[in-house]
Amino acid sequence: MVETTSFVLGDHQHNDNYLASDEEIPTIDYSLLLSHDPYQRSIALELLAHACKEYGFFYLKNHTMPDNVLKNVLKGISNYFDPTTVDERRIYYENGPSDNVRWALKANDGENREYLKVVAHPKDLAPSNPTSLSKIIEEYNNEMRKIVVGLARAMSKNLGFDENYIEKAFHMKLGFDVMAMNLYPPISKSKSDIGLPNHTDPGFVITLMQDVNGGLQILSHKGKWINVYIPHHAILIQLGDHLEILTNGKYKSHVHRVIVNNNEVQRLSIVTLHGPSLDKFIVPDTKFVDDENPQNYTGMTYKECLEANGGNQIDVQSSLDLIKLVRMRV
Ligand SMILES: O=C(O)CCC(=O)C(=O)O
Ligand SMILES: [Fe+2]
Repeated sequence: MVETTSFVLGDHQHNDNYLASDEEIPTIDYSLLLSHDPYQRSIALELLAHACKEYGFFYLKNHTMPDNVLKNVLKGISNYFDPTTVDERRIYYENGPSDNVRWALKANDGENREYLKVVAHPKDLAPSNPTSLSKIIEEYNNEMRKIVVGLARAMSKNLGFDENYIEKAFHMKLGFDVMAMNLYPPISKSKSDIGLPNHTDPGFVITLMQDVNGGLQILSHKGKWINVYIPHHAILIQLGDHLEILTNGKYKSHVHRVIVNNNEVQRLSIVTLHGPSLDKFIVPDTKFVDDENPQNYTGMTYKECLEANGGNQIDVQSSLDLIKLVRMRV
């Protein structure tokens, strides 16, 4: 079983097919989005609108994630991925569909990472195992959710709605959050250059924090691969497929991947897909549909979207291609 072997000494050929440019990625100051000074706030909102429309991803600084919460989660996960206890983790490999935990160790040509995925919200779906992690994951996600709600309010205003618009459209109180904790090996222990192949992610936004930078690349609007170097303490925000659907493509999600060919040390990332509630039907808002902008996507519940590729909820694969309406040009 390829997926459950250990990372072994890499023997692949290095190649430069995965070069990306160091183009600047916008940085948004979270504290200014919430500023009581209307002038500061309006400038921050404008920068956010630009980042959402022209990029679809940005760094978020001066946010409210407490240092100790981030430290605890990085330390807890790093301990969890102890290579000497790998066998204890196999119980989460291809679990039953209702066990909201997934673990795998991928060491092959197309993917090199160890990961643990858990449902982090709503609480009644979140697993109590692994016990060593459930508390710190809960704490981290509670803090991250506050930040995500702040972003939802700012984006709602930018889209011309009242500030609760996105929270309601996605029924965020019961939002389905999946947390993926990824450990990428250094290139010396990787089977190929690829940590994680090209994909987009479902949901409203995807938040990412990490221990060190290394190998995440995003395909820009203009079709150029860009290296991601998250400033210390910042959060990478990527817009998800369901914000793209809701806005009928005004705000887009982006293909991204992880390339490990320059990584001398291992890297840990904590990625959370903040989704709508499972039963929420997501379809382009009529506000974004007119003669010039015909409806680009069909509607589906979030649950149907997550399961559309034959997986189940925790496999969280994008189904954007399946629900795009293909139009004949006349
Ligand atoms: O680890 C990273 O840098 C990206 C991971 C990712 O894209 C994902 O888990 O969906
Ligand atoms: Fe991703």
